[in-house]
Amino acid sequence: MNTKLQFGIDQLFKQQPVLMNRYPRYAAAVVFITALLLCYFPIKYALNAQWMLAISVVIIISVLLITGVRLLKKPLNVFNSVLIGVVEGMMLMYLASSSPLAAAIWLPAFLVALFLLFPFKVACGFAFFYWLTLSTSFISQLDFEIALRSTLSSCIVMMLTAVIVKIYNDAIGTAEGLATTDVLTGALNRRTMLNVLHKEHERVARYGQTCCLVMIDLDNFKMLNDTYGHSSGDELLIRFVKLMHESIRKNDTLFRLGGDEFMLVLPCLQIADAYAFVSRLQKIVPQVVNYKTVELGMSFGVCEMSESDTINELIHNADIALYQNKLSRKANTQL
Ligand SMILES: Nc1nc2c(ncn2[C@@H]2O[C@H](COP(=O)(O)OP(=O)(O)OP(=O)(O)O)[C@@H](O)[C@H]2O)c(=O)[nH]1
Repeated sequence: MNTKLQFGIDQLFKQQPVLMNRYPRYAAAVVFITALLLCYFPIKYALNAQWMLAISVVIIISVLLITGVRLLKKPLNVFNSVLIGVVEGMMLMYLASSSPLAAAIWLPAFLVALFLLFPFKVACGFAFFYWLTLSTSFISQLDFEIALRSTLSSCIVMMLTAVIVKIYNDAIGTAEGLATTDVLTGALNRRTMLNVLHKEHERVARYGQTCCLVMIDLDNFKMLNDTYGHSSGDELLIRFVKLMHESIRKNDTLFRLGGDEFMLVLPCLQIADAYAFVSRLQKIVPQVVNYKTVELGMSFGVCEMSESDTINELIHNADIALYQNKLSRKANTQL
């Protein structure tokens, strides 16, 4: 698949918490109960020799059972979610052409399921498409009043679900932002760094790739705070983070460890390249991040991730390298 398209899909699915993937056990329970409720229909259709209808409901039940089992094992990936949505939707459309009343009864539940299964924008698109198509089919086949009532009630269900899911997504997004990000600078926090480092460590161990850690400490920050006040210090921290974000690559990550200490994680970079990159940054920082007479300096320590080191050892190695860099800069009276 086109990598840009793949990236876009990944981002779309990453951005929004999908209810099913957050509470897979509850979702699985709902899916199993729905499958159980539907079991009545194939028997009824088979007894009336409506074989195609019976088969289509059996397919719906099978898809639901597979979904339930998958949910109990692990969250659904993009492909499975789309597959389930499309198969269920097509079956419901078939049902609408042969037994519109049954389809009208199940439409609200299907619309709700779409919001459980997909990220918000995708769910809105899918839900609106199915609602419009099926409603048109009901109006042409059912008694006008029944069709209108069914169409309107499905519409209300769809809109209410959209509102509830939007509120839920926003609340989760805010909570996640607070839990993972430093409020002042917008850089990711130490907790998130530990998660990222564990993942990087696994990647390095499995694929033999490289990853460098750069610990950064701003110079004489206390003096700046004492001379010009805490708010000036805050402003410089924000400008420093902005500069860093402008300078690093897309897959590099900056974390604020606390106070004036930061960590850069640079995947797929050799230590010599990481060193050269941060040395360049070190020269740029005082030119860009300054306040009145104070030009902010930064000291840094680089270390390369290795399979044998634990995460704590890696952080410790970066800390030692930083300490040495700070000492040598102080000795050279740059500070
Ligand atoms: N403005 C501001 N200051 C902070 C914040 N967090 C910590 N600090 C201050 O940052 C300073 C960091 O102190 P140090 O790292 O010990 O001091 P330093 O002057 O940078 O010393 P060297 O690293 O040896 O150059 C302390 O004075 C903290 O109070 C913050 O969010 N905003």
